[in-house]
Amino acid sequence: WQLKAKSSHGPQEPPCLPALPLIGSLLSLQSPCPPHVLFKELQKKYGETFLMMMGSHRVIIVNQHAHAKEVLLKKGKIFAGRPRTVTTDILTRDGKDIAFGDYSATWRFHRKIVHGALCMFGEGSASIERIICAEAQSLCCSVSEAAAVGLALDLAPELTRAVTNVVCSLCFNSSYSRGDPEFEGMLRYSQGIVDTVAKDSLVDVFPWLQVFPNADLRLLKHCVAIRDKLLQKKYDEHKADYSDHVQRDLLDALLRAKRSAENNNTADINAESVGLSDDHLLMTVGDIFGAGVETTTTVLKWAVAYLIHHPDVQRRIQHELDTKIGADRPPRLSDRGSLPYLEATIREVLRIRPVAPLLIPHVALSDTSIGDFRVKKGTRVIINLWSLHHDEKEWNSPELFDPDRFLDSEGTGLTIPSSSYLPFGTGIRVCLGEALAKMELFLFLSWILQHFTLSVPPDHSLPSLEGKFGVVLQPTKYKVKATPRPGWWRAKSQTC
Ligand code: HEM
Repeated sequence: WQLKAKSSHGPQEPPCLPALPLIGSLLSLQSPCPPHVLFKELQKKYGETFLMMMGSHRVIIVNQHAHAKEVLLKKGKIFAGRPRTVTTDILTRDGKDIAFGDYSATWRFHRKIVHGALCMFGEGSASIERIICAEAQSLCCSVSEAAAVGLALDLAPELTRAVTNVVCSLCFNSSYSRGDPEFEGMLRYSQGIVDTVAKDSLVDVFPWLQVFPNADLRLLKHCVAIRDKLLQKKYDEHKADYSDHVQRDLLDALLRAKRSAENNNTADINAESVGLSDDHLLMTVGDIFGAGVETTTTVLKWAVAYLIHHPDVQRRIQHELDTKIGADRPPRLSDRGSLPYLEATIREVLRIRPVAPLLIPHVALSDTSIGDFRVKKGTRVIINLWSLHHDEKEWNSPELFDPDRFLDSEGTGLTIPSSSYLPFGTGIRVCLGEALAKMELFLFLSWILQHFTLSVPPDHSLPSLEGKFGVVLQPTKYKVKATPRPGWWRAKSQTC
């Protein structure tokens, strides 16, 4: 009967959570669990793809990979929209960035320029390797100072500094030393933004609530104002000594693209049609900071937490490092191919604790469908990566941390054992920094593990693996004991 109904009436509405006027499905979402875990639970009752109402917005939750790929790849262009929300509009001057900007000619042009610039300063050149290694070296020196006096260490601030400096070098050709007031200010405002933006807070669901005093919105506006002042300063400095002949960094590349669009030199596009304003350039750089720092730092923090829980995994990576690299030189990007177990461990960390468990919401730009379900134009679509990465049909014991699942049967080559694995998304909106992030994860972790063994400090408990959900899924604070490894002393003379 169902089949008959489908063929006579076309695609069906997805099953919908109970919804009331005005508040929508809010009552079904009351739960102590974070949203990605709740959505995974709700699929038992409503099916893998279901609909809910957030205020007046229709939101489809996708919990399985075939539908996820249909949204992201097969119908990527149709689902390439982003929702406008109160908090992201404040952050991005009404969507003039890449991550939260809606799909348009301007957006496409921006993504193309930034992608090109990232390739030039990232994958395509040795300079990014030099930048990351310099930060890895500085990180190892700081850790070794603390280790020498037997301190229990919170690695988070040093990891954040290292990753922020990589992004600073990339965007502005500059970096910060520890304690720099500008840098400390940047950390403070970043935290304020992370704490307040895009958390599906009530004002994003019910925009009219903005008329009431709201402490989160006040904090967000304050932090964005500080960020904008800093970005404007860097932008003015770059404009002042810009030359068409030298491209020092991403900001130069953006300026050059803007100028050439204004002079109508670009073959396929002109400034009028793409509207490449100063705001767009500033927000794009803000995006790279926003999307590039918190994510990568968080993965590093998860990796260290899991390595402390699994000393056997740590020993196996160190054995691989000792046999393939030794202690006389630090790891290089060209070693990636010969360290499969480390790469498999990084993949497993990205699977078991995806930092963006719900990706960024997508929006259907026209009436369409997902599988047999009808999707109306304007519907928001949330891909629940958490469900994909913990799907029992796709992964053996998904809750188990097991890097071996990413190695082939000989244990020497890398594989991806299920298509239910999308830590960086895929398609038109795939993460722009995937290649950069992978380089950073590899170099930072290999440097750290070549030099130190990480464990729980005496009188401390193991890090919690549960996580705290905000813009990204973060581990709660924990401390580590870093023991210098034999051989580190030989390498030390070359590093600190
Ligand atoms: C391990 C670190 C990272 C992870 C796991 C990660 C993951 C993701 C994910 C899941 C998305 C959303 C895809 C979607 O909505 O379909 C995304 C978007 C994005 N990421 Fe990353 N990311 C990481 C690091 C970075 C870095 C280092 C940069 C910058 C250089 C970056 C820049 C972006 C941008 C600009 C977007 C928006 C793309 C768009 O909307 O078109 N990310 N990332």
